[in-house]
Amino acid sequence: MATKSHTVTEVPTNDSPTSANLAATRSAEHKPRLLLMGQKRSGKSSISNVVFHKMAPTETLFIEATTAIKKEAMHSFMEFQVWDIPGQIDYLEPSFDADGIFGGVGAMIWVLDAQDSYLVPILNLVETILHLQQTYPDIKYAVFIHKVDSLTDDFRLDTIRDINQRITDELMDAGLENPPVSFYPTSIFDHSIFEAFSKVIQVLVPQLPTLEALLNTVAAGCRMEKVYLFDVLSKIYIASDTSPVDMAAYELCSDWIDTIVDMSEIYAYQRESEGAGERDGWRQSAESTVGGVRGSSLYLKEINT
Ligand SMILES: Nc1nc2c(ncn2[C@@H]2O[C@H](COP(=O)(O)OP(=O)(O)OP(=O)(O)O)[C@@H](O)[C@H]2O)c(=O)[nH]1
Repeated sequence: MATKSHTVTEVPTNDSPTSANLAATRSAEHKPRLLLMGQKRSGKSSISNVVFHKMAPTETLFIEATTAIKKEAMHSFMEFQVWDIPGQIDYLEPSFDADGIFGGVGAMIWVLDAQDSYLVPILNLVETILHLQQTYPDIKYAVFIHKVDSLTDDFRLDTIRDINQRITDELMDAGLENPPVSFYPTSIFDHSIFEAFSKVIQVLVPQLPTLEALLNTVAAGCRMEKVYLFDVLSKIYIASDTSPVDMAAYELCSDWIDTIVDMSEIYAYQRESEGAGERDGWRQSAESTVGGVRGSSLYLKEINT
């Protein structure tokens, strides 16, 4: 696992996008960008808060509507930004500085509330993709079919299939062959949101094939069933070896990271670095092995970048 930190800034939406606000921040915005978009109340801020700020899912009930574009700068193996775009912004309006928002975007996550009527949001999404494809053909799209926890098992599968089919059909009817869209059923009440976010982030990691090859070597060399490279705070995994992802193993690792981080905060001590010339430096890095957890053994090693 790897440590990271993040910072948050806000841009009021009532400012013109050509205003000093955007101009001032633009120089620092060459990092790959990930947009969170969707209808009002679809769950964008909840996702951002649960994944990046460890907010308890039940606390999201009290989140107020977002009125400003919220920017999170993530510092990890790679640096990237997550922008939460308020549902009420009309970004297709001609006066809107689209380049300030969409230029440099690596991936867009469209959050679709699966427990609400989704026909209009689907049309909005399709319109947005078609509009952006002309100018920014490299953007990848991920649809989070969100709040699936509130659907019954049967209804959930039907809903996921229906949404997937409608969006794909609409895009193909509009002439977009092989639309660059992937679909993820998500909920903030389980690990699905972390798993989905991991997959989207991985699209932005240029070193992914190298990392996967290295993790394959670790898995083979240490006879490990599955190896993940996690971001500690968000519990997003940046890469894993190329064997199929096992959701149960991912959840186990994710819960174990939580436990270790909590215990480290209480009991960790500072160790003097053993490296020559680093005697004055201090190094903190967690390491843990545990056996017999649902028939598995877990090994965790923190890497500081
Ligand atoms: N059942 C369920 N409710 C969720 C989930 N995610 C978010 N919610 C709820 O959805 C409501 C709206 O969430 P927000 O995060 O404020 O939505 P938003 O998209 O940021 O809304 P705007 O700021 O208006 O754009 C809140 O009451 C959340 O508790 C989920 O996975 N399942």
